[in-house]
Amino acid sequence: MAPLSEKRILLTGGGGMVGQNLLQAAKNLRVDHPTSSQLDLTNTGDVQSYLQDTKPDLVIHAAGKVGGIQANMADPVGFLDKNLAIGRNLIMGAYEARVPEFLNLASTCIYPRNAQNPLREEMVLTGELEPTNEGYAIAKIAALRLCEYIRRQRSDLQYKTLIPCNLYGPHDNFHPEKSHLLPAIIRKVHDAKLSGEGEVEIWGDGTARREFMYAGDLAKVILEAADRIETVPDLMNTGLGHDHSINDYYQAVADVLEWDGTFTHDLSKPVGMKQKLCSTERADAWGWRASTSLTDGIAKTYAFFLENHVS
Ligand SMILES: NC(=O)C1=CN([C@@H]2O[C@H](COP(=O)(O)OP(=O)(O)OC[C@H]3O[C@@H](n4cnc5c(N)ncnc54)[C@H](OP(=O)(O)O)[C@@H]3O)[C@@H](O)[C@H]2O)C=CC1
Ligand SMILES: C[C@H]1O[C@H](OP(=O)(O)OP(=O)(O)OC[C@H]2O[C@@H](n3cnc4c(=O)[nH]c(N)nc43)[C@H](O)[C@@H]2O)[C@@H](O)[C@@H](O)C1=O
Repeated sequence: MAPLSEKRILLTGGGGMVGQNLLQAAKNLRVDHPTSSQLDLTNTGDVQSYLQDTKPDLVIHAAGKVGGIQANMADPVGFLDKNLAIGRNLIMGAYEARVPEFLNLASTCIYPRNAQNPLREEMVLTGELEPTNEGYAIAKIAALRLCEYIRRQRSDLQYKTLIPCNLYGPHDNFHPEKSHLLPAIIRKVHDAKLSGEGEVEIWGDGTARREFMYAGDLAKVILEAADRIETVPDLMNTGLGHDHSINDYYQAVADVLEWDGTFTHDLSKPVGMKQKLCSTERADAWGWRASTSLTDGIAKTYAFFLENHVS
């Protein structure tokens, strides 16, 4: 098998948070990363033609309609329809073009809402999904099953799925309403610090728990998985193996940004899963562990925010 440095790689979602962190880590690799205006992945014919014409050795699929709890709740039609179309077009297009290797990204929202934590890969499709992100989760489950079926039906094709926990990092979306938790906290605490505001509002009572991993760590595991894809299980969680409460995350950001105000809670806001901590058993056995501490990750993300979002 050719080394990763000799492979022609197609990266989807190269302009997004995961894609940008991956490109940063993959500087010496041969990576094509068309933007959505160059290649709209919801267009079946365009995706088929692109893959037939370019015939990459490996696809890393990091594109999708992505957003925090409120964005998902506001547009389940879009989250299901767009992600289903993108996943189907790209995976089937790669399959038909005989692309030998495919690394798909799911998300821990695919796990049943009442499953016991830590969430193990074999729990997929064993129970009801979390309603706040059901549309997105259904699209992600369809894509990962398609990869599994292809791998089983054609043993010469390596189509594998990594399941990242919640992510944050440089190139994140810091929109106050639509973003995920970590970038939302950075934006809120930064704004409070700048305006001299003494209070920041937390959605919910802050006792729900989340596992947030630095996107630079995901970039590293994606490249390791791409390098030895035949050793990667069909489904593999990529997380930290520990989580924190929402209140803890607010305090951690306040500490890094050196803001000493207080927090209030808005109980009318959506909370979603009480906990979604993934098992690291398969990743441990495979030989990978994330290395960035929460404090370092927040500091790096805030540095990016300051460089890019503040005039
Ligand atoms: N962020 C997180 O917390 C988590 C993310 N993931 C998964 O990681 C992957 C990447 O997420 P993330 O980087 O955060 O998302 P971003 O929103 O930062 O980036 C999404 C990317 O997808 C591209 N894209 C969207 N629609 C299309 C389209 N129709 N055609 C081509 N490209 C398109 C966007 O391109 P453009 O901007 O040009 O439209 C963008 O580059 C997704 O699969 C997501 O589900 C998994 C777990 C957690
Ligand atoms: C990755 C994953 O991300 C999404 O799921 P989520 O984990 O629920 O998303 P989140 O990051 O937006 O929220 C995490 C928690 O944090 C609380 N919370 C407090 N204060 C704010 C706040 O200000 N903003 C946000 N967004 N959340 C807040 C919020 O109430 C919730 O309890 C999926 O839809 C789907 O996209 C998916 O797969």
